[in-house]
Amino acid sequence: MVSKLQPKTENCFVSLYVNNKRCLVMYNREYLAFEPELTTTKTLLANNNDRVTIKLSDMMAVWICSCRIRRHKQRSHRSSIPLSCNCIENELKLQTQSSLSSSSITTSSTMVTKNRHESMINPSKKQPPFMVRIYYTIYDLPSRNKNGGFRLELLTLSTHDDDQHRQRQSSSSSASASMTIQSISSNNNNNDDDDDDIAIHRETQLLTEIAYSIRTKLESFDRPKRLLLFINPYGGNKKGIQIFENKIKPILNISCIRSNVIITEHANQAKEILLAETTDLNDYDGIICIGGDGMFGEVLNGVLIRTQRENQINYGNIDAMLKKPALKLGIVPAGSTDAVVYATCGHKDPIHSIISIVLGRTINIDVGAVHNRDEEQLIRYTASFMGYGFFGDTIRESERIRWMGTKRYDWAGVKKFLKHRLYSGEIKICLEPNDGSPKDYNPCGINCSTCQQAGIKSRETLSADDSPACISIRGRFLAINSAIVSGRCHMSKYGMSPMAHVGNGCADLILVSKCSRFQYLRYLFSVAFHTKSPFEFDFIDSYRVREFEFNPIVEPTHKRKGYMFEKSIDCDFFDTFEECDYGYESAINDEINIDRVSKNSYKSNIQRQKQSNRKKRCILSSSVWNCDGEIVNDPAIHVKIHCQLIELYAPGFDVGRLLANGNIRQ
Ligand SMILES: Nc1ncnc2c1ncn2[C@@H]1O[C@H](COP(=O)(O)OP(=O)(O)OP(=O)(O)O)[C@@H](O)[C@H]1O
Repeated sequence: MVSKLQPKTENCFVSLYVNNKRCLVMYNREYLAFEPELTTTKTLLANNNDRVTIKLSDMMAVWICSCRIRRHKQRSHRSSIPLSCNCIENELKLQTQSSLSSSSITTSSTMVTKNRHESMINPSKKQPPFMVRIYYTIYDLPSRNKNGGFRLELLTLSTHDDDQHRQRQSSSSSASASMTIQSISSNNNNNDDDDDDIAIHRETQLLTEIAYSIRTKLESFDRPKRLLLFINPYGGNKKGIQIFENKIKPILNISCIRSNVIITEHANQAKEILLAETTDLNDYDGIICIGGDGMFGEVLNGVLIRTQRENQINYGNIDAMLKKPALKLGIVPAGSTDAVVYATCGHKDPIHSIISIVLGRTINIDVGAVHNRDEEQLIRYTASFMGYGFFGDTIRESERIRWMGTKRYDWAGVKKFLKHRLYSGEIKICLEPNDGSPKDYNPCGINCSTCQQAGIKSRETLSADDSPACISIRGRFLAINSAIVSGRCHMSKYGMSPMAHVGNGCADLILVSKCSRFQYLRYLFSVAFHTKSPFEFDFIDSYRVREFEFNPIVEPTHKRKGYMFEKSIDCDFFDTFEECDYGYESAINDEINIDRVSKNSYKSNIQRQKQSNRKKRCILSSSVWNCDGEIVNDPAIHVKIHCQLIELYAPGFDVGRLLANGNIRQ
């Protein structure tokens, strides 16, 4: 019987004892090896004589294995032989929930015990075959006692089909298993070295009891039990469904997480479903999207708006205190840019993301509320990047050529780079000295102290010292970029603002003013390859802001509503507003002087210039905002950052790994 079972606290290493001997641990070797604590584990695994210990909190699930062991005379012999085992059997039920979507699948898993040589599970003939095969790799060590003690070191379990398994085996033996079980057998009570060994337990009941105990402990952790999943089948390389079937579903099943899967049929469907009153979200612990930043934006907006409505909060008002949703969100990357995943996980790997979800690892991230400047209306919520000018024009162009796939961004970017268009505008920002600057060397990573302090502060009342200073900047800009997260992605080594924090309650605002094409190219290179710090150029200004407002400067006779300049000078943004043109003298020299001029003289001034200079007329038009890869047509906006408004399933950015890739320039 189980004499001592000690999965102590969440932070302790797993030490399970049967008759005072450790007997069984299980974890995801391939992917958890990315975690810093387990880097050494990977090394240990290479050495047959070493033991592997892992944190209980790193365990995804417990499976039961009972084994017949074949002894090998040869020392340190390795073989791959199938053994009888107990395994998880999955039940898949097809449920059509017309209220949600026509393609809604519910999966559930139950643990059963069966003795088989190899277990293949094909839950339903109607479903595409989902197989779980179990493979064992045995490291047979020399027996150390007369009674023929033996030790079973490693059992590898693969959730892939035969071909995939063989491919993985041949490509890299260390990466052959997606799951690893260590089971130590052989007992030699007379041998002092054998402290960690145990007697082999063939009795299923005993192992069931052990597994049950571990599972009970794991269930007490704050991990999701039921998830709502949205898949965008058209995001990125259109591999959303494939990623779900091949990588996500098996891990959800292993971890006994029930999921409701909705494959979207059109843009905005996820948001509509989340906002529909008929959709009951109470059953879920979290909402996961399989897609890119745009798809995550849909889910984010749906969940946030729903939460505010349920709590009768007037979210149209920019100053409203927003309520944090109870539901946690998660992203499995299947888009083109996936900037939020890069910033919160460190890389773009669907399996790594789903493991964070399964283990219930979360971080709190900031959200920007984008409001219409004139009408006090919410336009949308954003969690990563906003860009006006160059990036606004690029996204507008790229949407027209979506058929080009992910290459569309490169093509549109080159086109807009050659145009090299300047846009006039006035930006009003709030600066708080304690927030620091985007230029400060302070990378945001796992357990980031800056974000932790900001989280505590945002819950407390702000003191008088915290009241921000507000300034106004007018000029002509090639681009105005706002980064809530660093913006790191496959196109940019460290992102637009490498030191941006995911939860400091601020956005990094980067203003690119007038410069030559060559200079701008150098700047874009520095963002993409980090050849030098992107903030070193004299035409770049950067600010860390909690709030900002932008008004384009366009001709007052412009037909479209809300873009007339006289509205923007009648500003009510902050009472304590200081006007400031610093750093922009050269840029505003040929700018129309609009300060405190009468409406008529301003009009005639503009018209004079319009007739005399065609180029200037171009300057006086406006761009659009690129908001998380989506177009916001209204250029006059007000953005407020809400500190840590969302709890996201993610492990946090491993700064150590980032620094190992090369220095981030200050
Ligand atoms: N079934 C669908 N058909 C067409 N569009 C969809 C569908 N489902 C979602 N969308 C929309 O597709 C847009 C882009 O999706 P997504 O963000 O997943 O991919 P992406 O744009 O390639 O990646 P990224 O945003 O990371 O660059 C989203 O704005 C979303 O609203």
